[in-house]
Formats: sequence, C-alpha cells, structure tokens
Amino acid sequence: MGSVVQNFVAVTVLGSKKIGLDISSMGEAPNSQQKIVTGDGGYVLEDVPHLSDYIPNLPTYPNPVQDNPSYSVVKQYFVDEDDTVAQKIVVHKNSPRGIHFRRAGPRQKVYFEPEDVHACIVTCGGLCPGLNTVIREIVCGLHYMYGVKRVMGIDGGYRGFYSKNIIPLTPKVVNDIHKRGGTILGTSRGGHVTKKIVDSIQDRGINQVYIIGGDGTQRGAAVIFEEIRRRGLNVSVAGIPKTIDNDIPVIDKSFGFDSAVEEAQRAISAAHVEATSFENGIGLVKLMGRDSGFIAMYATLASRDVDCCLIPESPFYLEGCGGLFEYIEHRLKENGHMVIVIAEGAGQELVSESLRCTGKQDPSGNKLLQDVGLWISERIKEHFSKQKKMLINLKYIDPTYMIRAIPSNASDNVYCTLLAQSAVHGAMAGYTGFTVGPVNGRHAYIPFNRITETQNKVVITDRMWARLLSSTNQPSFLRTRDIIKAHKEEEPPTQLSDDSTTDDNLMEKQVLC
Ligand SMILES: Nc1ncnc2c1ncn2[C@@H]1O[C@H](COP(=O)(O)OP(=O)(O)O)[C@@H](O)[C@H]1O
Ligand SMILES: O=P(O)(O)OC[C@H]1O[C@](O)(COP(=O)(O)O)[C@@H](O)[C@@H]1O
Ligand SMILES: [Mg+2]
Repeated sequence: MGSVVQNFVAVTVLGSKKIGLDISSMGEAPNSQQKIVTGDGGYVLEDVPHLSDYIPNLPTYPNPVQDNPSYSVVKQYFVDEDDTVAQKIVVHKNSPRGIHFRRAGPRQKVYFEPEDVHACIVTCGGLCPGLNTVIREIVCGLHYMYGVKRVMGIDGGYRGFYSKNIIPLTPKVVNDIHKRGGTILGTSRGGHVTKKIVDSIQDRGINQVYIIGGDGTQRGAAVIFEEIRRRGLNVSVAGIPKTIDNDIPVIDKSFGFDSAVEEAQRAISAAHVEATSFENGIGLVKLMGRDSGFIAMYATLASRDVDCCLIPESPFYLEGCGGLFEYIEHRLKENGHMVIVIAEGAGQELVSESLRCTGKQDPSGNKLLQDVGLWISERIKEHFSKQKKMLINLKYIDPTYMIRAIPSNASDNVYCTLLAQSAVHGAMAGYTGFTVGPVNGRHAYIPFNRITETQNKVVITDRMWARLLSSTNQPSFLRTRDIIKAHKEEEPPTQLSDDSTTDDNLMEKQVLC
C-alpha cells in the first residue's frame, strides 16, 4: 500500500497511490509545489504539474494525431497514462523501486483545440548545436501532428518577450534552419523580468510557451510557470534543456553535446599535427566546460591522441613530484610530442592565485572565468625556458566558439526531433512546468526543480574517469587526502558516467613519488 511522503500534503487518493504536494522549501522558486506519488515497493513518481491542478473543469478533446495517416498506422501510438520511467535501472534484488518520472509522448486526450493554440518559442543562454533543429521540430510538430497554425518566435531570449517584436514561425520559415548553427531567434543572457514576461504572455494570448535553454533558463522557466499558475492562466510552460557542457542533471545527455565532441576532434587533430611536426611539440586545446568537463573527457576518449586531459572536477598542480610539468617533461622525453586538452573551468583556483581575481559575472549571474588556456600556455613556456633543459614548441588552439556555432550532427538532429515532439505532446496534453529529456533512453517529463537543483558533473571516482586516465596514462594528480575527500563528496553516478571504483582500488592507483 502506498503512502504519502512526509512533508507532502495529500490532495487526491487514486487506488493504492496517493498524490501529494510538497510544501517544503524549493530553492529559488519558493512557491513551487512538488507532486509526489508513492506506490508499492518503494515506488515514487516525481510528477509534473498539470493545468487541471489549478484550473477546474477543463474540457478535453480527442487527440488529432489519431487521424493523421503517418501516425495512425502505429499500434499503441498513445502513451498509457500510467507509464513512468525509472531513474535508476541498475538495481539489486531488494532495492526499492525508487524514483520515476512521467513518460513523455502523445496522450489519447488533449487539453487544447488546435485552432485555439497560440504557441511561442524562446531560446536563452549560450549557443549550442541543435537549437535551430529544436525550433524547427516544435513548429513542424505542432503544425503537422496537431494542426496548430499560430506559432511565434520570441526575439533575443527572455528580454524579447517585452522589448522586441515577435517572429512568425511556419513550417516554410523553419524548413532549412536545422542546417545552420546558432538560433534563428537570437538569444541573450540576463533580462529575465518575470512580471513583464508573464504580462506579455497574457497580453498576447499565448497559451503554450516553449523555453529552450540551460540551467539558468530552466530556473527562469520555473519562475514564469509559478507566476502563470499564481494568475490562474491556462498556459502550458515546457522547458527543453540545452547546454553544450552537458551539465544538466537527470537526463542522459543534452543535445549538441555529441556534435561538440565530434567537432572538438578537428581541433585535437590539428593540435596533434602541430605537436608532431616540431621538436618537443606541445598542442594545447581549450574546450568548453564551465563547471563540468564532459566535452573534454569525451573528446579525449574519442581522439586517442591526447596525453593529458584537465577538467574542473579534478584538481591538478603544476610543480613538483606528480605535477603537470614533471609529466610533460617525461612525455616529451618518451614520445617527442604531446597533446593537452583543458576544459575552460579547469584549474580556476590556480589561475586566481596568480592573476588578480576579478569576481566578474555575466548578465545572467554566471561567474566570468579567466582564460585558463592562455594562462597555462604561459606557465608551461615559462617553466621550460627557465629550466633551460628542454626547448619546447607550444601551440595553443581555442576552438570554443567555432565548436559552439556548428549545426547539429545527424544523431543530434534525431535527438532534437524527439525532444521537440515530446515537449509538444506534453503541452498539448495539458502538462506544464516540466522539462523534457531522456532518462535511461526513454523520454520523460521532469519537474523543473529536479533539473535546476544540482549540476551534472564528471565523477572522478567513476570508472569513466579511470578509463580516461588509463587511455592518456596521465597522473591522476590526486593525493591520498584528495581521494578520501572525493569519495566523501561522491555523488550518485550520472547517466553519462559509470559505477564507482572502490576506495581500495583508488588508493593503489595514487602516484608514488
Ligand atoms: N535564477 C534565475 N531566475 C530567473 N531567470 C534566470 C535565473 N538564472 C538565469 N536566468 C535567466 O535565464 C537566461 C539564461 O541563463 P544563462 O545562465 O545565461 O544560460 P543557460 O540557461 O544556458 O544556463 C537569462 O536570460 C537569465 O537572466
Ligand atoms: O561567452 P558566452 O556566450 O558567455 O558563453 C560562454 C559559456 O557558455 C557555455 O558554453 C555554456 O553556456 P550555457 O550555460 O548557456 O549553456 C560555457 O561552456 C561557456 O563558459
Ligand atoms: Mg548555464
């Protein structure tokens, strides 16, 4: 028999399941109410809000997709109302069933008549390959699956709601945009004024809002949803997670990540060519990754030309035994050249120690980072010129904005299509206040708070990082105390990471000087 989790107010009882609203504090969106359903065997559904939660007696309509020749041939096209997706799929015999999310997809009944829908799409934050594909597929999904004709683009991110003109979007307008990088709608940081945004939504009669963006954007979307609910508006808010850094938790990975890793290969290959063409050549490539080193890690693993990968999650040091300089010297003596990949957020504490730390932020409140690529290039050159033992040739490549500006690759295009269609199905079915994304390969509707409360990071006590260390043969730069600290802080494995190694294994691996 299910039960209501403590701190949750029961509002409905369905068979053995109970639905509760969490009224405890929820970070930056204090009015948020979490919908939790518990069931037998430790089953927990972290559900997403629905328009009918706060607007009574909403009419429903048969889903027009059932009359669409492309889709009507598919048996069981509609998702069962009770389908949910498990967050954890590696379990033991006696494990509780754990957390689940509502499965994404088309429902038998929809909460909007297609001719009544007035949808808008906005893109916020940094660029990422695939933004245009998601825009295209939302427009085409609404149009071809549901017969929705009124879709508009918000120009230039959140501030575009109240300071710019709208961009009408039709299948014709968006037909070719997936072949272009960037976003045809423009994007920006900062400018989130909730009241003005929701006023604009209300004034324009918009009833579906599709918000494409990263962690900051999803925080903004959560606040917009709260305000819409407070005003009792029949407006569905759907978030589509975007971040090239892949730092959004819960979902398997974010769109554009694969494209970025693929494009990074070109920079790494160039660095390798440069490095191998000069005596003691060092090719240094800086890749994106403000707080999470996924691009650097995956690009390194894919390339096999990289001798050292430095990421924000794994502290390193330059001088002395087991340090970077020692490793460079050893590798150059051994192989005559080397390639280093560094994520932009790596070693920031070292950079701040030696440069005057400005503490500046971008308009969204993200910390502005020092250029670690330039800094480390200078330090390496300085070290070897002082030592006079070895003449080195270092070439620094910063391809970050070139990578971010490419169109998405084929697999990201397919992924973007699924994301966009899942978002459209969710909004049409009356769900709101959700982010869509794959969890263990199945698309699901995830409450905003789950996406914004933490960041996805490389877990350096996972097997994936061990694989990287073994592929580059670089030192782990970890001292015993760091290993113990890392294990204490260890987060549950993310979908892109792997199981943890044991304490004992790691202890054996530390560098002995
Ligand atoms: N806590 C927040 N509340 C409301 N809006 C936010 C919040 N954090 C960021 N935003 C807005 O979200 C947008 C994008 O955020 P940003 O951090 O630049 O990029 P990303 O969404 O890619 O992380 C900006 O317009 C910013 O003002
Ligand atoms: O120079 P900008 O546009 O501020 O972007 C730089 C940042 O954007 C990112 O690509 C990620 O941005 P988002 O948070 O918008 O996804 C970081 O890796 C990088 O630090
Ligand atoms: Mg961000």
